[in-house]
Order: sequence, then C-alpha cells, then structure tokens
Amino acid sequence: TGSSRPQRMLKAVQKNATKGDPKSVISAIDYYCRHKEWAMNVGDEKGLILDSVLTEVNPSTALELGTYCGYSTVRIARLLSPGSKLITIEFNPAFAAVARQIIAYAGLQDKVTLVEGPSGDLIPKMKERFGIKSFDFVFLDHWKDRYVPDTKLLEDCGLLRKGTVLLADNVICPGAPEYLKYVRNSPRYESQYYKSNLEYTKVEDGLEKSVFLG
Ligand SMILES: O=C(CSCCNC(=O)c1cc(-c2ccc(F)cc2)cc(O)c1O)c1ccc(O)c(O)c1
Ligand SMILES: [Mg+2]
Repeated sequence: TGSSRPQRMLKAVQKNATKGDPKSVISAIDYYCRHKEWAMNVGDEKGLILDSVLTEVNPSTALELGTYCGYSTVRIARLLSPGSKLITIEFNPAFAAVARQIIAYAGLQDKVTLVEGPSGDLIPKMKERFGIKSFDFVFLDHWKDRYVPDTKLLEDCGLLRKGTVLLADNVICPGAPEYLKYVRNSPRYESQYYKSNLEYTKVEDGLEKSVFLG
C-alpha cells in the first residue's frame, strides 16, 4: 500500500527542514500543505494568532487536544519558556507516530509529552499521571463535537484555574457551534473571536479565545 498524507508530510520535513530548527519545520509543512497537498494543520495564518496568544499567556503548563502531525505542537513548544511543559493528546495512533517524529525533528521532544488515546479518558488522569495541578493554556483542535464535553471535563477535574486561557481552532469551519454557545453564554468565561481563514484557503474560519474566570 502507498504512503499516507501524514507520512508524505514527514518526508517533506525530513527533506526540506533543518534538524533542531522548529521554524524550518513549520515552514516546510506550510509550504508542502499550501503548494502540494492540503492538510488540517492550524496553518500559518491562524498560527500567527496562536503565537500571539501564547506569547501573551506564557504558560508553564499547556494542553493540546488533537495533535494530528504535530504542527501546532511544534508552534506551541517552540515558544515555551525553559522548564515549561506541553501535553498533547492524539486519538489516532498513525497520526501520533508521525507527530512524534516531527516533534523530535524539531528538537522539542523534551518539552512535549504526547499521549495516545481518547481525550475523554485521559483528561481525568492528568493529575495522577503527570502531576498537573492545573493548565495555564489549552488548545482545542480535535473532534469538534468533543470541545464542549472536554471543556466541562477539564472544569470538573479542577484542571482550569482563574485565568486559564482556552483557544479553540475551527469554530467556523468545520465549526463548533455548541462550543461557541457554551463559552459565550457562560458567566464563567470571557470570550473573544479572532477572525481568520481555514488553513491554506480563502474560506473563513477563526479561533475563539476564552478566559476561565473561576
Ligand atoms: O485528532 C483527533 C480527531 S481528527 C482531527 C480533528 N480536526 C479536524 O477534524 C479538522 C478538520 C478540518 C477540516 C477538514 C475538512 C474540511 F473541508 C475543512 C476543514 C480543519 C481542521 O483545522 C481540523 O482540526 C482526536 C484527538 C483526540 C481525541 O480524544 C479524539 O477523539 C480525536
Ligand atoms: Mg484544526
């Protein structure tokens, strides 16, 4: 059988990026997905918004839901201060296998813990398994119908603290309408929409930033 899209993306990184240089890994993926083969990375345009929110929050502990090939994992980990940690959850083992190699190629494996499995099962284990008190930052980019249940789970497990920032991808395309309703109508969140475009396209999409008020 032939290669998969994630495997072809990994090949493009190995061919065009410099080992240990996260910026070149990000550029290699963006070039490949813009000019060769579209893929569901947050991408360069929404990536700039992710970068700016991250720099503002400067999290010591961060969580990503939905690793895919590790593009946003690399974008986040490259901006973390020394000693800060990113935990990323991926449901699909084939995606996780490629992501591990892309994260390692960028030289960021010491800052990232990639956990394979369903987020709904893993979130309640965060405290006991990884000694997490609470997360400073959460990037939601997995199944769009998991955004609400997993946000509620993070609340119920005491993994959010006053000021934790949630940043959700794809709130317009493919869309997360229930999530927008949830965070925009809840008195426990202060939300803001960042209008952008679906990765590598002219289709509208955006990121929703929500601050947990405790
Ligand atoms: O990673 C997963 C599931 S797949 C990735 C989700 N992401 C998307 O589906 C996604 C899709 C599109 C898109 C696709 C086709 C279009 F025509 C337009 C847009 C764009 C994106 O930016 C996306 O992020 C997972 C992780 C943990 C779990 O616990 C679990 O249950 C699942
Ligand atoms: Mg996405």
